[in-house]
Order: sequence, then structure tokens, then C-alpha cells
Amino acid sequence: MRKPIIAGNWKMHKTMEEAVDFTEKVKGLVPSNAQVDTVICAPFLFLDRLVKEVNGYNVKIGAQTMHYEEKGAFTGEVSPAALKGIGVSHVILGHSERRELYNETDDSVNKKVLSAFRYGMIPIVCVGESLEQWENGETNEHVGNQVKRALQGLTEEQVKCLVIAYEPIWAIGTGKSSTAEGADEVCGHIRQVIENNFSKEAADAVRIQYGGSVKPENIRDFISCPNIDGALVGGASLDPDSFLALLEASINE
Ligand SMILES: O=C(CO)COP(=O)(O)O
Repeated sequence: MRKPIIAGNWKMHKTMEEAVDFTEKVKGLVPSNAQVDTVICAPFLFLDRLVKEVNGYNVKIGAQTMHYEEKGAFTGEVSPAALKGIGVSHVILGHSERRELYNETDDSVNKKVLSAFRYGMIPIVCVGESLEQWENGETNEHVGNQVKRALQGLTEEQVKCLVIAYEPIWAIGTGKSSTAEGADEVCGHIRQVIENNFSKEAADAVRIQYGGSVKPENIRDFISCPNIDGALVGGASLDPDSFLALLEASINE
């Protein structure tokens, strides 16, 4: 059985003080590493401090994006080398907000995924369809293509340890979550795409999260599905009690 992985995506929320206060409240209360992988993906500015705050606890710190180059004239960007250098272990890549607002493409996501591995970080690769694509029945085709293109050039071993987050765009921050059955079917399709492009072993090992209006009240519905191994959570990850409740509810019985 795959170990669940719960990642909070804080997006552009919190001040340094609030971020530190959050980690102080949760770090001693998170379930054990044997039960669940816990990741907090915070704004760049807080990462260095948060890595130090959670040292020795079952909490990993992730970034929400990065550049794929090691260094260079890219004003405002942050390199994989800089992130790895301060102890960041995970990085969200290809979030729909980055694709939509900051011109992230399948090609740049692929470069970033390869780069994350080069620097020993685990990518959380986001894929998902728009409302229109969903209504037109194009979800599997669109999401399958995103997965194929994001993972191009990876080895089977790399695929086994990455994380894919299936986030239907119409379910993000809307309070409208996919049905668990619907999400599980898409995650099953993602697994099939990985089997076709890599191997059955890779498809069985890769962890797939669902994201989009996940809360303590509905996480169990998703996590109990055969193809869903965790959640990427926005709004409900911002409050310590809510985040802890998500972790507790995700533990495999
Ligand atoms: O985008 C998301 C996580 O990456 C989902 O956000 P919400 O949980 O706020 O819907």
C-alpha cells in the first residue's frame, strides 16, 4: 500500500510571523512518518526559516515553483540550487495558477521536473482540466497529455518517487469538489498513462493526490479511493487545527 502524502499549498498567504506560529503549533502533533508524509509548501521568503523550524519533526518544506536553470539573468526567479541549498525537499510544479497567470507550459513544467530531480528534490506535478474541458468530456485526454509531457525523459525510478496532483481547475478554491468517484477515475487514467509510457511497477508506485476544495470533512472520501494517495490542499491547509485534522483523516486504517 502506498503511504499517503498530504501537502499544504499556502499560495500567497501568511506573514513570516504567522508562518512560524503555524509550524510551532503543528510540528509536535503531526502523525508519524510511518503513517503519512507531511509537506508544507510556503512562499519563498519563509522557506529557510521553516526548514529550520521543522527540523527533527515529520514535516517537510516545499516551494510552490522554481526556475529550471541553476543560475542566470532571470530577475525575480529562484533556482533549484538555491532551494536545495537551504533544505527544501519538495516543489510544486505546473500548478494551474502558474499555468494560467505566469505562462507555465507543458514544456517548462517538463524542464522543471527534470531539474528538480537533478537537484534531489521531489516534484509535485499538477495537472487538471478546465470546466469547459470537463463539460466536453475531454478530461482524460487533456490530463493524460499533461502527464505524458511533464514526465518526458524521466527514468522509471524517478517516476516511482514523484508525486502527481490531479486538480480539476473548476474545483480549486470554489468550494466545489469533484466527486470522489470522478476523481478516482481520472487518477486511474493517470496511472494507466504511466503504465503505458513507463511500466506497471512505476504506475503502481507513483503517488497521486487529489486537490480542489479538500477539507477535513471530505478528505476521507477521496483518500479511501484506490487510486488516490493523498491531497494537495489550499484553503484548508492554512489553519493549524484544520491541517492536523486533514493529516489524521488521511492515515490508512
Ligand atoms: O489549488 C489547490 C491546491 O494546490 C486547491 O486549493 P483549495 O484547496 O483552496 O481549493
